[in-house]
Amino acid sequence: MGEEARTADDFLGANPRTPAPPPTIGSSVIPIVNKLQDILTPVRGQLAQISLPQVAVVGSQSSGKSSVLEALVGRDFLPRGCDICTRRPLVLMLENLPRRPDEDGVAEWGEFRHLPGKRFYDFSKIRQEIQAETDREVGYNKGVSDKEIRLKISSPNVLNMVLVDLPGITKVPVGDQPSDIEARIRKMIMAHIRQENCIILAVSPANSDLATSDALQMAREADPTGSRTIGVITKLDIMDRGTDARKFLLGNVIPLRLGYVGVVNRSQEDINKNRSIANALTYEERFFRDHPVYRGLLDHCGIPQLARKLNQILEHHIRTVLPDLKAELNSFMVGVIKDLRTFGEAMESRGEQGVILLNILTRYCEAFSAMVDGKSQELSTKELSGGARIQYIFQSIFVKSLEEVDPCDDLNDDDIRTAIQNATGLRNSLFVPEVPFEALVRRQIARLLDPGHQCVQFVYDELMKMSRACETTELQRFPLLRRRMDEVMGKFLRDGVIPAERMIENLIEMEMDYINSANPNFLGGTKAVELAKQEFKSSQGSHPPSNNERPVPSGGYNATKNWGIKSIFGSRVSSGESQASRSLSETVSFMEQKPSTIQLSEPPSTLRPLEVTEHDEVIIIATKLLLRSYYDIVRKNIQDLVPKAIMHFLVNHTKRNLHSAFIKKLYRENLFEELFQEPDEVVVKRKQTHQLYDVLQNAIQILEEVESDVLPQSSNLRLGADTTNGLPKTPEFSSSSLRLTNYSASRSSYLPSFTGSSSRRLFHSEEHSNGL
Ligand SMILES: Nc1nc2c(ncn2[C@@H]2O[C@H](COP(=O)(O)OP(=O)(O)OP(=O)(O)O)[C@@H](O)[C@H]2O)c(=O)[nH]1
Repeated sequence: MGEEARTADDFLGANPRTPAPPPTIGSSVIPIVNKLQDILTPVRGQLAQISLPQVAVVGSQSSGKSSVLEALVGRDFLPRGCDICTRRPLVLMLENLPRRPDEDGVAEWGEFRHLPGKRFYDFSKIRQEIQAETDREVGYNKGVSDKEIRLKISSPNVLNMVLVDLPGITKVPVGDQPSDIEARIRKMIMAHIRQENCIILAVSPANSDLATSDALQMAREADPTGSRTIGVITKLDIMDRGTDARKFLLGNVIPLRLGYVGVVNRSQEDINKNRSIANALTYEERFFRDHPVYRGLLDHCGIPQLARKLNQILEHHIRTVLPDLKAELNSFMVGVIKDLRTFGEAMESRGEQGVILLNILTRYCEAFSAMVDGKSQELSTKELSGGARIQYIFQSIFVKSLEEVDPCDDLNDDDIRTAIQNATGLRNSLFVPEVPFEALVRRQIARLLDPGHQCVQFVYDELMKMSRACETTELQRFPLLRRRMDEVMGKFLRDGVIPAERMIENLIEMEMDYINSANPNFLGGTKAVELAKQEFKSSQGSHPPSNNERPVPSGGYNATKNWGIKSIFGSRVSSGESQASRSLSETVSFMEQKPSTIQLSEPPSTLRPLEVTEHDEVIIIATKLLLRSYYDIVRKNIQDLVPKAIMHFLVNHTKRNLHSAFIKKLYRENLFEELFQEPDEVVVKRKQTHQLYDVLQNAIQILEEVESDVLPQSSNLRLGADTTNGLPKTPEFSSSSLRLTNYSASRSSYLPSFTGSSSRRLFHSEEHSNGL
C-alpha cells in the first residue's frame, strides 16, 4: 500500500488490524473522554460538558511550530515550508465525532468558520484554503493579522480540544509588514498564551542559539511558574556537527518544570517529496535510537514522547474534573429522586389508593401542625411564618391596638355631664357617679367586640394561607384531591370561626353584663372623687376656672341651675318695669273680662344641662378616672381571653380535628377514582423521570469505571518524573492507591494547574460547543 493511499485511520490507529500507531495528541485519552461523553450526552444541557485545555505553539519564525502541531494531530494539513509562514492565528478545533457502526469510509473532515457548511474531506485542500484565506486578509506579501482562522476538524480519532498555531516571532519587517511587526506579533501571541488553560509548547530550533530562544522568553512571561510550558526543541537533525542539545533537553540550561522534548520533523526536502507523517516518525525514531547522545535520552526525544507528555497532562486534567463531574451527577440525581417521589408510582388497586390517601392526609395534617407550632422543616429566616404570624397578630396587632385605646377619647365633658344628669333623673345628683359610670363603661366595653372579631378573621386568613402552603409532594400529582382537601379545609376553618366569634361575643357580653366595682384592681368611687378633687384643685391653680363662665349653650334658657318651671316664669318676669306695669293693667282688665290661661312654652326637643358647676367638674373627672380604671381591667381580660378563645376554638381545634374531618369527608372508596386522577403531563413526566433516573444511574456507574480506568493508567505514567532530568517524581503518578477526592490537595506542582478563572473552563466553552 503506497503512502498516499493510506487513510487517516492507518495513522490514527482506528483500524484494529494495523499495529499500534504512534501516539498522537489525546489518543490515550480518547476512550476515557468518549466514555464521559456517553455519560453526558443523554443529560446534555443539564450538566456542563467536559472540555480540555487548549494547546498553543509559540516560537520564532520557521522554528517548526506548524510541523510539530501537524505531527501531534497525525494529519498533513497545515501550510509549512520555507516560503510559507503562519501569518494569522490558526485556531484548530478538534471535535470528536462518534463513529457510526456501519461507517467504513471517510469519517473525518474539516470545516472553516468563514465557509460554514462546506466540508473539506481532502486535507491538502484545507492547506490551500488556509493559505488563500490568509492572503485574502493580509495580502500576498508577508502581512500579518491577529484575525483568527477557525478550522474545525471532526473525527472519531481526536479529542474535543483546541490547538492554536500562532505566527512566528520575527524581528525584521519584510514585505508588507509594518515597522512594529515584532511588537504586534508578541501581543498576538501573549493574548493566547496568557490564558490559564493554555498549555504552551515553546518551540525552539536546535540550529539557533537556544539560550536566547524567543519562545522560552515569551513562555516565561506568560507562565512565570512554568507550570504549563513544555519546551520543544526542533531540528535536532540539522544542528552543527559536533554539537548537541543534551544539556537543554535535560533542563540544565533553562529549567522547565514540565521539561523538554527534542523532535525531528520533516525537512523542506521531505515536504517537497511528500513524505508522510508515518514515514517521518519512523525516521525520527531511528534517528534518536541511532544517535550516540540522544539514544540515552529517549524519554526526552520524539514526537510520540511529546504526545505522551501532553496526554499525561490531559489525563491529569480529566482526573481533576472527575470529582466535580461526579458531584454534579450526584446532585442531579438527588433532584431526580426528589422528582420521582413527587410523581410517585402509578397506583393500581383500591387498597393501594386507600393507603396512599391516608398517608397524604396524615402528612398534610402533620405539615399543618408543624407550621403552626414552628416545627416546619422549611423555616424561613427572611420573614415570620406559620404560628409566628399568629402570635404576631395576637401580640403586636390585637393586644397593642387595645393598649392604645383611651376609653374617654370619644367622650367629651358635656357628654359625661349629660350622662350624669340623665342618670340622676329627678333627684339631686349623687356625689358618687356610679350610675353614669356604668352606662359609660358598658359603652366602651362594647367597642372591644370589633377588634375581637377582626382578630379572628386575621387568624383565619393565616390558617388558610398555611393550608395552601402545606404542599406535600404527593399532592402535586393529584390536583383533584388537592382541590377537595382545600374545600374541606376551608369549610372546617369557617366552621371553627363561628364558635370562636361566639365566645368572644360572650366574653364582651359578660363584661358588659356585670360591672364588678368590687374588683380589687378597681379604683372605686370614693377614691376617684378624692383624686378628682385633687386634680380639679391643681387644675384650678394652673388655669382659672372657666366652666362656670362658659357661655350658655345656644338654644338654652337663662342661666340658672334650677331650670324648669321657675325659669320659664322667670323669663316672663324679667321683661322690664314698664312692660310689667302694662301687663299688670292688661291682666287686671282681662281678669275683669274672663278668667286667664297660663301658657307654657314647649320644652325644646333636645335638652342639654346648662351650667357646669364645680361639683360637676369634679364628678366629670372622677367619672373619667373610674372609666379608665375599670376599662383597664376589662381590656386586660379581653387581651388575654380573645387569643385563648381563638386558639381553642379555631387553631388548636383544627390541629386536633382536621385529620378526622378529612377522613370523614374524603376517605370513601367511591371517591378514590376521582381523587386520584392524574393530569396527563404528570404521567408523561413520571415516565421521563424514571428514564432519567436509569440514565443517571448508568452514568454514575460509568464514571466510577472511568475513575478506576484513569487511576492505574496514570500510575504507570511519569510526567517529568525521571530523576535523569533532575526533577522529583510527581506523587500522584507514583501511587496507584490515590483517591480521586484527594487530588486537589495532592496535585503536584509539576503538573499544569488550571486555577482560578480557568477552572471554570474545565468545562465546555460556549464557543466550542457551538462549533466554529
Ligand atoms: N530538518 C528539519 N527541518 C524542519 C524541522 N522542523 C521544521 N523543519 C522545516 O522548517 C521549515 C519551517 O517549518 P514550519 O513548521 O513551517 O515552521 P513554523 O514555525 O510553523 O513557521 P512559521 O509559521 O512561518 O513561523 C519547514 O521547511 C520545515 O520542513 C526539523 O525538525 N528538521
